[in-house]
This record gives sequence, structure tokens and C-alpha cells, in this order.
Amino acid sequence: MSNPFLFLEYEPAFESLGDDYYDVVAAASFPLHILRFRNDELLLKLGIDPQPTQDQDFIEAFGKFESVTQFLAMRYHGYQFGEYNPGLGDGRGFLYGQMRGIDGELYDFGTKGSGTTPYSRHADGRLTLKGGVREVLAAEALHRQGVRTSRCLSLIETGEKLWRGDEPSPTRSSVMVRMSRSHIRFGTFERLHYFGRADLIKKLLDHVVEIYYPHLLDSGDRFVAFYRELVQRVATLAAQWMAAGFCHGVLNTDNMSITGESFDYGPYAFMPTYDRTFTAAYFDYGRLYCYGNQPLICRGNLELLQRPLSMVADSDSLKQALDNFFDYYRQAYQELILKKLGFAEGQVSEPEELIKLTIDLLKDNTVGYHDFFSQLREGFTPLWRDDETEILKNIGDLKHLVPWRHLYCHHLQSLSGAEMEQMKQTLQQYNPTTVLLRTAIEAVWEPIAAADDWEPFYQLLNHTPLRVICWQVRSLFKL
Ligand SMILES: Nc1ncnc2c1ncn2[C@@H]1O[C@H](COP(=O)(O)OP(=O)(O)OP(=O)(O)O)[C@@H](O)[C@H]1O
Ligand SMILES: [Mg+2]
Repeated sequence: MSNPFLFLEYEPAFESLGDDYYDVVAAASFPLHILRFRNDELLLKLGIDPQPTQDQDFIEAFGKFESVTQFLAMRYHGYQFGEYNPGLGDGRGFLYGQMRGIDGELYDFGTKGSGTTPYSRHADGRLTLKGGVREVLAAEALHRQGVRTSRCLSLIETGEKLWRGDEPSPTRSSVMVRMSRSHIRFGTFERLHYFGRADLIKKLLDHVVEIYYPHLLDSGDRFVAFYRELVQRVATLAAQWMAAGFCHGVLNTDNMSITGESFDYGPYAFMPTYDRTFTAAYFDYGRLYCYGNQPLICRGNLELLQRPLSMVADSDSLKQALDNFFDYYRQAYQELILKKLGFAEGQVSEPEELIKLTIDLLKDNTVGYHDFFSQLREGFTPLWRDDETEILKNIGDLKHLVPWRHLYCHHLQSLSGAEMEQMKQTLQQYNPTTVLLRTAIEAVWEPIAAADDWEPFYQLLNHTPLRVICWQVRSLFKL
């Protein structure tokens, strides 16, 4: 059986823009290739049957880099912690190829840890195995919580010794392949602005609208229409992170995708208790990218993007489009928190007070952010509607609990019996059973580091019952 990755119909969309936007690079060769993770769910999205796909196929394509495509290190700059950095670009990765999913969308395979490029700046071009494990886990956890995110297709251990300041060293190496909706970043446009290339900005914008926003092709000013929709997508993404209790950690403009998708999971963390100052990156001394700042930072990054875009689009219209950011954010955040509380869309007519009281309760007590919602999911019974003292009765003596229970019960009383039944499902769908707190990640990493024991890693990933995947395979291939 031939390797499906070498026979995919790759579509060189980004490559066709020409070499103003990238450098053709070669992959490193590694002393060892052990496949540590393969994402069969993504194969289904590409129309590839996982069953005959061998581990060796992944290794050949995404570890040894046998390929039918050219590898492109994408050029970009970015604002990092507020400072403009013109020395960026893919320094340890490249665009491996682009292909259509069965949904008709164009996807990227992008590598991380695949060797040096002209943008490596004296660094080694590598990814630590722990870094790869962390990125796989984050992407899958966020995906399961409904966050619009890139996902990892494969992680291969590569047998080199790496030296890092933030991991006990030498540490193990890996190479990852990520599937994302695009690796074009805000910083891709910022670089073109830096060089004063309005022509290249226009060409790239035409490409972005054509490929990623085709429904806007007939809009009056399609560049402004693209920006308007991007504002909404990024505001929604920020709301998804906030509801998931997730702190991305490095919201530089080179880590912001023009499709409004979340990606690059380096020093991220899920917060244990509600704390707006919770900060993921140890080097973020000023807490610039703390949990509570994320919406504001996203808005700020969108504002910075107006500089390159205004070289080819009306700047007043761009400014106006950004005015809607916090309306979009608030609406998306409210909907998500209501779902975490078990309510379906439209069931709570004036949700502001309930949401405020819920956040006050989480903020002013030491109850875990995820634990609170887990207890709702586990404890829920339709009887709560008749007796508010039964609601979360074992959670302990919390500040704001009495008024919170009263208000929650009031909203339950407006639901029908059928809606109360549906509530259980909503609570289960929006509140995951496993949360990726730092302790959970360390509990997965320690056995790998100490005894090369990968079982806890696979267990943490294996939420989706096998029968669901089998069913998907069967229905896809009409078995
Ligand atoms: N070990 C390394 N070798 C070479 N370049 C690196 C290395 N680590 C980071 N870089 C470069 O530093 C910049 C910032 O890194 P950052 O951690 O945001 O991105 P990344 O994680 O490498 O990649 P991505 O944003 O695609 O997930 C990027 O240009 C990246 O390519
Ligand atoms: Mg990055």
C-alpha cells in the first residue's frame, strides 16, 4: 500500500504567491524516528482511511520528510510584548503543503522542530519533546472544549539532545506537524508594511479573501469586509479562551492567525482558580498577556493590523469595524458561560446578572474554576428547580452562594421539563471531565521522562470512545 501522504492532492496556494513571501528550505535529518502521536481524527477530515495508514507512513512523510512538495519557510515579523521585531519568520518550521479537507476548506500542514532556516537567528531549529507533547495536549483539549484551534497531526521523537533554559537539559527532541486553517499571521502583513510594499499587501489580501473568505468576494470593499469579519472571529476566539479558563501566554502578533484560529501552544496554561492576573509565561514579568488581558490584547493586535491594511483599504472604515470588538466579545462570552451553566441559546433572556454573580462567586472563593462547573455537571438533577438549597449542596460555604443559588433556581424555573432534561447534556458537552491543569501535564510528562512510559499521555488523549471513531470511519467509507 502506498503512503497516502505522498499521494495527497497538494494545492500550492501560498507557493503560487511567489517568493516575496517565503524561502524554500530543506528539512533536517534526524538520528531516530519514533512516532509518539498520530491524529487519526484528522485523517478522516482529509478523506484518508486511518486503518491501512501505517505508522511508517507518518515517519516517512513527517519525520524523514520524503515529499512531493517544496518546503516554504514563511516570512513574517511581529510585535512581541509591545516591541516590533523585524528578525522573525519560520525559524524552526515550514509550510509542508496545503490540501483540501472533505469539507472543501484549504488546510496547511506546518512543521515545528524540522530544522534551521534563514530565520533561526543562531537557535537550533528544534522542538523539545516536552514542548511537542504540551502542544498536542493543548490543541486536543481546546478542540474538545469547542475552541477554534489548530491541531497536531503527528509528533515524532527524533533522538537528539537539546539544551534549553526552561527544561532540565539535555532534553529530548521531536518534530511536530500541525494542521491549521492557515499559517498567515498578522505579522505576515506587518513585514510587508515595514518594507512599504502596498503591492504585496494587496496581493496577499486578495489571496486571503479568495481562499479563506470567499463569501466576501462580491462585497463592496472586500478588504474592509474581511477585516470586519476577522474582528468578529478574533473576539469570538478570545471569548472561547476565557470561557475555557485558558491563558495562551504569548499573544504576539506573529502568533495571531488571519483566519481567527488559535495556534502556537508554548508556555500556555489553564488557570486553576478564577484570577484575571493569572499569567502563563514565566518570562512575562509585567503580566502583559495574563488571562484577564486577553480580550484587550486581541483588540490591540487587531488595531495594529490596521497599519498594513490601511495601505490598501479605507482607514476610517477599518477603525469603525474595530468598534464592534467588545460587543462581539461580550455576546460570545455570555453564550459560552450560559452553556457551561447548562442553558441552551435563548433560554436566559437577561443573563448579565447571572453571569456577573457566577464570576463573582468564582473570583471571591478558592473553588477551582473547572471544579465548579464539573460539580454542576456531576450534581445536576431536575429537582434543583423545586428546592434551591439542593443546588451544589456539597460545595461548602462560599461567598455569594446563597444569592447565586437563588438566581440560578429562578432561571431553572422558567424551563420546561424537556428543557431541564436537555440541560444535563449541555452541562456535559460544555464542561470537560479532564482539565489540562499544569499538574495534569506534569503527571503525563514525568512517566515519559523517568521511564519512557507513554500510557498516561495516551489515556489523557483518549477521551473520545473508540466506537465513535470507528463509527466515523465506517460512515465515511460506507463500510
Ligand atoms: N529553537 C528555535 N530555533 C529557531 N527558531 C526558533 C526556535 N524557537 C523559536 N524560534 C523562532 O522564534 C520566533 C518566536 O517563536 P514562537 O515560540 O512564537 O514560535 P514557534 O513556536 O517556533 O512557532 P509557531 O508560531 O509556528 O508555533 C519564531 O520566529 C520561531 O520560528
Ligand atoms: Mg510562534
